[in-house]
Amino acid sequence: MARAEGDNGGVNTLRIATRKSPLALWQSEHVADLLRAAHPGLAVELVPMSTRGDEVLDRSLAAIGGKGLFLKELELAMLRGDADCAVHSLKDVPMEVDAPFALPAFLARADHADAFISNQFATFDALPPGACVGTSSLRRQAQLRALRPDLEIRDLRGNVNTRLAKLDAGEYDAIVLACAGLDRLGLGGRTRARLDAPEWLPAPAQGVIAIECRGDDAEVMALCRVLDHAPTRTCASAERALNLALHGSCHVPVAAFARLDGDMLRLDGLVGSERDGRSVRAHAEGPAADPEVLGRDVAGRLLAAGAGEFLPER
Ligand SMILES: NCc1[nH]cc(CCC(=O)O)c1CC(=O)O
Repeated sequence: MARAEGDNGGVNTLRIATRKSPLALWQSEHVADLLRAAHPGLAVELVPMSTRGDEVLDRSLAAIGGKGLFLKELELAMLRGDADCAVHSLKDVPMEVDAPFALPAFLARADHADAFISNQFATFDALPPGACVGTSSLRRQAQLRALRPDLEIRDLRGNVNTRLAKLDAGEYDAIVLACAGLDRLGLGGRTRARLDAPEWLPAPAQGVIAIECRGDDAEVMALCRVLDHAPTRTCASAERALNLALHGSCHVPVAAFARLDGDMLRLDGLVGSERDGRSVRAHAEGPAADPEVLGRDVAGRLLAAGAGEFLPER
């Protein structure tokens, strides 16, 4: 925390490191507003910075080192003392954050679903044979291939606005994005169809915003923890445990979605082949008190169903 001595004994300012994309800035502003509301008198500032994941757009994320790239610079800023915490889309956060970092808050989940977006077509079913769909997500590609092996899938990277602009320029017949990102940017009207569970599964923790800070910074941990939403943490923990048990990374198409029903949790998982349209699915229910156990249970069921063949050698 930055402490500036003031008349009343000191003013505290919490500095949030954030990427500069419109979605990242929206999410960080949202967290800043929630923190100000939860802690009257607390000043909250954004520290926008660009990360390697944002700068390298010509190669696939997997090729340049995976999703952790979006976090590294923000973590370094916290280690240098230039920021107190960072805000992320939890689906972009590796399954294990390195010490000394911790994730004190998972915000209440927004829409978990993916969105089908097109200017001419209302659903996947309406696409003519051989139509071109844009997505660089291996998870979306795997589910798309299983659904419609005839479609042509082409890479599509960049931030949400860039991807929509490429669709509008006629480079694709349709694209797939997260509903949550569109909604946050006021672009929910672009969603033609929600692709929902259990038929179509999201990325583990899709739609969840997380705060990261140094686990040894008790003051910041306590300030952030008030934004933690227990039901969201339960669901996201099951989904992330499944992904971790499968050595999930963006090199492997893994999807997972957990839903709470009273004291019980239902978890659906999918692992797809990177090469062809094959995929395996599994689901199970378990006590909501043990989300990680359920995540490992469903991961085991996926392996028993043959998912090991799609995973990289260990
Ligand atoms: N991969 C980028 C990313 N990370 C988080 C979101 C959306 C917001 C969320 O899932 O919380 C997006 C955009 C997208 O997948 O369309």
